[in-house]
This record gives sequence, structure tokens and C-alpha cells, in this order.
Amino acid sequence: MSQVSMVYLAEGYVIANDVCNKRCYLMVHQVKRLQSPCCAIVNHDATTLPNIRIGEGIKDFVQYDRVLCDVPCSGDGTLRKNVDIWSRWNANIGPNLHKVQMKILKRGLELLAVGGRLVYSTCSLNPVENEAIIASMMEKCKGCIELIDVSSQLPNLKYNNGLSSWKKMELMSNLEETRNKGYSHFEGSMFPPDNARDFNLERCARVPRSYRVSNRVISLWCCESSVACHDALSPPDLGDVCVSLLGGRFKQWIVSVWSQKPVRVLFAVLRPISSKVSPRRDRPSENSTERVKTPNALLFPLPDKALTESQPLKA
Ligand SMILES: C[S@@+](CC[C@H](N)C(=O)[O-])C[C@H]1O[C@@H](n2cnc3c(N)ncnc32)[C@H](O)[C@@H]1O
Repeated sequence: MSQVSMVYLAEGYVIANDVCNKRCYLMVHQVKRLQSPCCAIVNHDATTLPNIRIGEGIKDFVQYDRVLCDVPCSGDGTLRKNVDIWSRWNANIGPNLHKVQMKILKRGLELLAVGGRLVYSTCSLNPVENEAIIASMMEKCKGCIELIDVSSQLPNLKYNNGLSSWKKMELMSNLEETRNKGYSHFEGSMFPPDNARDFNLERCARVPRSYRVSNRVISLWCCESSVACHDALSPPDLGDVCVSLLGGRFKQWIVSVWSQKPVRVLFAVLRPISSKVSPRRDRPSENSTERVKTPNALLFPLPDKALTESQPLKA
């Protein structure tokens, strides 16, 4: 089967996101080689990843069947290959990332379709970045999600079970004790909840280095009940941001991806073009002329036709 006919049969699409502009360029470069019409790369803060609207209704936005949250982490599972981590590492890195990890996971769950699956993964072994995040989110989701036991689906995967109890910084085992010792930035969600056993945290997979990858902690989730995580988590209304972000050409382009019809060129890095989106460090300043040029400059050559109608790829 030729590559082109495989493209015709392709169902679904992948939207990959990274807040780092350079990494997005790298991804565009790699993905372009696949010549697949089913990939889009977006350059956005995952904690506020916009909804992609597919209709005018309040809930008419794309819900994803599969979500992978490979979140930023302290990377202490990569100590063997990244020797610089030995000098950079300190006990605050994990707790400092805890909040953003939680927010990325929350956004991922908000975008997950009912019955969909989400994988949360880090290359850290620190429970504050792993089981603590999961236990806390399971509590917030009020029974909408469950951890999937992958042992039967991946019988050859060797891993250790997730933890149901852990201590933060050796001597401290609860928030009150920590606060009393002056660690005011510690959150209650970093400690094991009393009902940790109810969440089946042992189903998290602590994958060892023997797989020639870094130590990883992976959790597979299923959005189980008929109530979407989106409703349980009562997310902020990001609809406006979405419409302005994907307004005009971008919106049309992305909707054609949603409709699953191949279009000619689909590799693009989308950037916020609205002032509503808060500036980031790697984004040009408000007054910079670069800012005006950026969205088109980052878009791979896209024939005008592809913007107005979905075009099948020609052999
Ligand atoms: C563990 S790495 C993921 C690596 C990626 N899965 C890969 O295989 O190349 C975490 C990534 O998260 C990105 N990141 C950090 N904070 C983010 C945020 N708020 N929103 C989106 N991406 C973020 C970093 O730029 C980094 O590339």
C-alpha cells in the first residue's frame, strides 16, 4: 500500500503541543517527514490549551480520545544519562513543579472525551510529581476517572507498582508539620490523602531504566462515568481565547483537520495572535515588529485553496 493511499485511509489526527518554541520547530521538522495530513503542532501553554470550537454551542469543542501529558519534571529519573542534573538538583525542584504538573493534567482531563484515555508521565521518581498529583486529581474528579490496570494489556512490561504512601522530605509527613517548619510553598496535595488506597495508586507504573529509557512513572487513566471530567472540574471558560487564538485562517485550517479530511499541507506552528493571551518569556514583546510577523512566518507554505476547502492529497 503506498503512502498516499494510506493517508486516504487515515482516521483521526494528532495535535502535539509544547510551550517551547524551539521544540515545536524541531517537532515540525520531524513530523514533516511523515507527510501525514493528520498532525498539527501547536505552541501554547498546556495549562490553558484552548478549546477548538466545532460549533456555536457552549460545549461544541473538540474532545480528545487519547491524551498524553508528558509533563515538565525534575528529571531525577534521568540522573544516569544527564549528569548535569546532579549539580542542578535540589529538593525544591519537584515541589516547585507540582503546581504546573497539576494544571497540565487538569487541562488534559478537561479535554478528554468520556470513555477516553489519558496517560500522565514523568521521568522523575519523586511521588510529589507523580502519585501525589494523581491522588489529588482523582479526588477532584469525584469518581469520573479511574486508573487502568495495564498488567493484562502489557504483560511484558516490567514495572514497579505506584506508591500509596510517601513522606515529604524524610521527617515531615503532613502539611501542618511542614508549614510549622517554614516551608510555606508546600501544598496539601503533595501528601498522601487518608483515602489513598481508594484510588488504586498501585496501578501507576514505575518503569525502571532497564528499558533503555529513563526511569519513568506512567499512569494510565480512563474517564469512566457518563459525566465528563470537563464538568467535574468546572474549568474556566477558555472559549473566547480559543476563538481569538484560532480566529480567521487558523480556525478554518484546524477545523479542516477535525473533519478528518486530508488537506494539502498541515504542518504548522500556531501561536497566539490575541493580546488576551498572556505573554511568555520566549514570545517577542508587544511592540516588536516580529510579533506581527510571527504567526505567518511560522506557518509552512499553505496554498490558499487548502484554507478554504479540504483537498485530498494527489498521488
Ligand atoms: C518531559 S518534556 C516532554 C518531552 C517530549 N514528550 C519529547 O518526547 O520530546 C516536557 C516538555 O514540556 C514542555 N513544557 C514545559 N512547561 C509547559 C507548559 N506549561 N505547557 C506546555 N509545555 C510545557 C517543555 O518545553 C518540555 O519540552
